[in-house]
Amino acid sequence: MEIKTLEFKDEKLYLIDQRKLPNSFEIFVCENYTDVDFAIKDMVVRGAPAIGASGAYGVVLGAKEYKHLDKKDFLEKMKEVSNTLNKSRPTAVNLMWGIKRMENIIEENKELSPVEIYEKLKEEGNNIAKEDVKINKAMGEYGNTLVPEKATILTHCNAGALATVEYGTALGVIRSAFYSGKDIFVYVDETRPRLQGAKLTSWELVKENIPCKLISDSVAATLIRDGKIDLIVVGADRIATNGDTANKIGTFMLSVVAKTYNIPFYIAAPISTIDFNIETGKEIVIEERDDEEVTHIQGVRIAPEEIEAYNPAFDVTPNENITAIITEKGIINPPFKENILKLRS
Ligand SMILES: CSC[C@H]1O[C@H](OP(=O)(O)O)[C@H](O)[C@@H]1O
Repeated sequence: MEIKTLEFKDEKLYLIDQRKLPNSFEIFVCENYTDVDFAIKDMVVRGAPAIGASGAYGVVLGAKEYKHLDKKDFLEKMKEVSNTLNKSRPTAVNLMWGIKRMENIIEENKELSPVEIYEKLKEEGNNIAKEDVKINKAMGEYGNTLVPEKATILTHCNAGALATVEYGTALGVIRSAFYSGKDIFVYVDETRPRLQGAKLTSWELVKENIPCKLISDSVAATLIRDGKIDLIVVGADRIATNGDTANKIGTFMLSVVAKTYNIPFYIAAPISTIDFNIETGKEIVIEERDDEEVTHIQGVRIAPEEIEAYNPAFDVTPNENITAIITEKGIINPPFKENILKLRS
């Protein structure tokens, strides 16, 4: 069962509207790059690789809109398009990585006409999407080597097919273990406040009959303490060259408990999530989102009007809490800095 999170066809970008899952399956259609900017900001589409591919297709839609201009005006407008999309969400480096790949295409083909550049950009957007699926399946296979024949796995947020073009990163490891015949069981953190675990990971796993249970975030520590969890695997939004990793808020806390009880704690992420320009997690910008995400659930107020909320969307797990980083090129073990820098192409 394939979940195609996004698809570019008929000169439009089609996105599963993840704000509506699991109660309704709806498609959000992006006709222009500002639609993509909105879709990323409002988390119609979310998850580092998925917003990387969507941002790239946003550049394609910008080129569609401006390809009638003369070259000079076209190139100027395309800079505006990249700048707008780059600012849609600050933490997941895949967004900037996807847009940079499109900027490189424009630079490499700047002698061509705007219409010809548009065609090249469409090709590159499709390359990014196709590559992502292959990357996730390769990552899943490497990650599966770390999963015992019988294992109870805990995961946080959604690092599944819905966070990528298809198949997922952390859930890609879980899928690979399940489809290879291993006897696995998954505990799914609901993941306050946006509830990606409850709404999205649960939806993915039950659709494929992967044995699982949903827990509130605060249950995880007791399960870990009581020896009920064999390993933890989560996604990532930005990895520093020393291995410090930004991921959904609550990940850091999980890593502390995992370390305390000596449970393997894995990050599953493509190489495109590594930011080779930063040395430590201290340099990662953490997105802060609206108070309403904390004070409301499904639009219903759950806290008094007088109270404000603090709503960081991510936190940073220090590399010393991470057992290994699973990538499409293999498993990165400590010393992370030495082994990550070897991957810089
Ligand atoms: C495979 S990357 C998934 C990563 O992205 C999620 O954040 P968000 O839902 O806010 O885009 C979360 O950090 C996941 O681990």
